Amino acid sequence: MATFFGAIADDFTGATDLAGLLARSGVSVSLRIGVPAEPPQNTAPLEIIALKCRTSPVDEAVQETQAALQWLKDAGAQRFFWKYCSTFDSTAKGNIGPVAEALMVSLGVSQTIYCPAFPENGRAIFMGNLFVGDQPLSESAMKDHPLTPMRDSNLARLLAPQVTKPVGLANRLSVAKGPASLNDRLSKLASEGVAHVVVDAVANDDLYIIAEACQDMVLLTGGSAVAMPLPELWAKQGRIERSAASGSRSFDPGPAIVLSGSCSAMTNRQVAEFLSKGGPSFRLDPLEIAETGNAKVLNWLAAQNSSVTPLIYATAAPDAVRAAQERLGVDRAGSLIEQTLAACAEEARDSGYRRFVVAGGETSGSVTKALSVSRLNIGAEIAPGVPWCFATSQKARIAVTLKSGNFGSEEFFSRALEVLDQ
Ligand SMILES: Nc1ncnc2c1ncn2[C@@H]1O[C@H](COP(=O)(O)OP(=O)(O)O)[C@@H](O)[C@H]1O
Ligand SMILES: O=C(O)[C@@H](O)C(=O)COP(=O)(O)O
Repeated sequence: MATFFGAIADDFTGATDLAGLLARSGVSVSLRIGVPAEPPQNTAPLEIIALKCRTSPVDEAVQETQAALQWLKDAGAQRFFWKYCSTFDSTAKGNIGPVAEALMVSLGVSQTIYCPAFPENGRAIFMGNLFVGDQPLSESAMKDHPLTPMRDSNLARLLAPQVTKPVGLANRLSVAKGPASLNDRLSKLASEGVAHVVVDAVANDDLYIIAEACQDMVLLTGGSAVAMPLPELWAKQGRIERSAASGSRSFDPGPAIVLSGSCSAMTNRQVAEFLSKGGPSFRLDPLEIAETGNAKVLNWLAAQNSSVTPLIYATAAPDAVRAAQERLGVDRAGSLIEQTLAACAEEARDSGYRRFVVAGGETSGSVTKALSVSRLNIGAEIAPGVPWCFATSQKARIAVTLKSGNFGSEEFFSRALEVLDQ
C-alpha cells in the first residue's frame, strides 16, 4: 500500500517507541533500520526509518536525515515526522533544531511544531517547560545522562540556539480551547515569522487536539505520543486503511539474554531488580575493557548454561559513569561499552540465543546494527512505548525489544520475557 506517513527517528528505541504507538491504531507500520539501500518496495501506509544520529555531528545527522527523507518521499509519503526523545535529548551543539530546519527547507514548509510530551510516561510540557514526572527536566535524573545531560527544562531556550529562525510557544491555554484555537495561535505566530513552535501538552487529551489541529502540516516534530492519534484521524478520512500488520511475528526457539547499556535512573532500578533474583550476570567496567578488551565477557557468555537468562550490563550510578568518563573521555567510555555489548549480541546469536532484551537507545543502535537487522516487525507492547519486535538476523528469526532508558516498570526485564511467552 502507498505510504502516507514517513517518520525519521534519531535513535532505535525511539523508532520502536513510535512504531508501537502508531501500531495501536491498527494501521500497518513498517520499521526500517537505517536508510534502505534499495528503492521503496513492500511499503506500509506508515513507514519509519530508524537512525542512530542523536549524538552524531550536526552535518552527519543532517545528511542522514535528508537521505531518509528522500527515501520516504520516493515511497510516496505526504506527511513527515521527525522523532526525537520525550526528554528532548540533544547535545549542546544539538541535532534536533538543525535537522528540523533542513527538513523544513527540503519540504518547503515555513512552520513546524515541537511536542515531545508523552503523558503515559510522565513527560508533560507546560508553558514551554518539560517535566519528567513531577520534576522539571533539569532537576530530573536526565541531568546526569552520560551523553546528553539535560541542564535546562525550557524547550524554547534549548531549541533557540539550534535554529536560525524564531522560536515561539503555543501554550496550554491555547491548546485546551481546542483545535481551532491552536490553529489561530499557530497562524498568529506564522504571521510574526515564527517558524518553530513549542506546543504545550500535559495530558493525552491535549495530544488529540494537537493532532487534529496539525494533521495537515507537512512536517511535525516531537515524541511518539503526539503522532499516536494521527493514523486514526487519517483512517476516518479514508486517507489510509487499517490492514493486518505485514511481516512475520514468529521467532526460532532459543534462550533469552538481557543486555543493558543504559545508565538511566529507571534502568538502574530494573537491573537491581533483575540482579536480586540471583541469575547469572556480568558487570562491564569501561576502565577494565579499555585495558584488557572484551575477551573476558565473551568467554563468560560462552560458558553460560542457557536455561537461565543471563544479564550483561554496564548500567551504573552517575558517580561511576563520571569517574569512567573523566579517565577515558565521554565518547570513548560510551563507545567501548556499546562495542562490547554489540559483540556480546553477535556472540549470543551465534551460540543460539534468539530473544534479546536491550536497554538503552545508543546501546540498541549498536546492538541492532551488530545483529545486521534491516527491518523490524512490531508486536505487542510490553510497556508504553516498548514493543517486542521480530527480525531476521543472519538467517535466525529473533525477537528483540529495545527499551528506552527511562521506560518500563522495575520488573521490565522479566515482564518482557513473560509477554513473549503469552
Ligand atoms: N558505566 C558506564 N560508564 C560510562 N558510559 C557508560 C557506562 N555504561 C553505559 N555507558 C554509555 O552511556 C550511554 C547510554 O546511552 P543509551 O544507551 O542511549 O541509554 P539511554 O537510553 O538511557 O539514553 C551509552 O553510550 C553507553 O555505552
Ligand atoms: O521518546 C522517548 O523517550 C524514547 O522514544 C526515546 O527516544 C528513547 O531514547 P533513549 O532514552 O536514549 O533510549
